[in-house]
Amino acid sequence: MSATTRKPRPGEIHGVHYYFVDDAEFDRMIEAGEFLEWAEFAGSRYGTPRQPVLEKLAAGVPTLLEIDLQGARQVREAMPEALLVFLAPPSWDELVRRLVGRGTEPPDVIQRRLEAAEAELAAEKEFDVTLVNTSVEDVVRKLLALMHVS
Ligand SMILES: Nc1nc2c(ncn2[C@@H]2O[C@H](COP(=O)(O)OP(=O)(O)O)[C@@H](O)[C@H]2O)c(=O)[nH]1
Ligand SMILES: Nc1ncnc2c1ncn2[C@@H]1O[C@H](COP(=O)(O)OP(=O)(O)O)[C@@H](O)[C@H]1O
Repeated sequence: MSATTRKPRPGEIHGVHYYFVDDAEFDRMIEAGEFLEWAEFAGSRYGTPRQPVLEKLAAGVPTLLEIDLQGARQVREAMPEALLVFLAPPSWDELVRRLVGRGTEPPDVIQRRLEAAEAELAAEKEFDVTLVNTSVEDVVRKLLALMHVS
């Protein structure tokens, strides 16, 4: 599970959806070398704690990180054997519709997320595989197949 400095959305729970931390705690985790990777995305910081990932991999457990482009680049450096999967929207209009439709971000954050999405779409070719996010069930099935979990 990732740590983030983003504020929880309604219904999001500390320790379930994210470890919601403040800037000082995130700084401490960076200093202590606790992150496998971390990045700033649309005004908040997000990072993957290293230890739980290493423990899972050592135990042979298929391990999925849901991270942004900057994080994917760091993982590629640190773990060249990782499979990088690009989760693409069915279309630009559908991406905008979903993000705006969620109704959880103010306009300035929506703007920053759309700019990030544009940059990420331009980097799709860096990834090993692309999955188009049509239906959740469909994309989850394909993702589990890539992870050799059925
Ligand atoms: N590098 C990195 N990116 C992350 C991490 N956790 C989440 N993200 C990415 O940060 C972005 C925003 O995540 P979030 O605020 O939860 O928004 P949501 O994915 O739209 O619900 C998405 O692109 C996530 O994939 C992490 O631990 N590291
Ligand atoms: N396959 C899908 N079908 C319909 N809505 C989706 C699908 N995937 C994501 N969404 C919705 O789109 C919005 C943004 O999706 P999310 O995965 O959080 O995007 P991102 O991580 O790029 O910000 C959310 O409200 C989410 O529920």
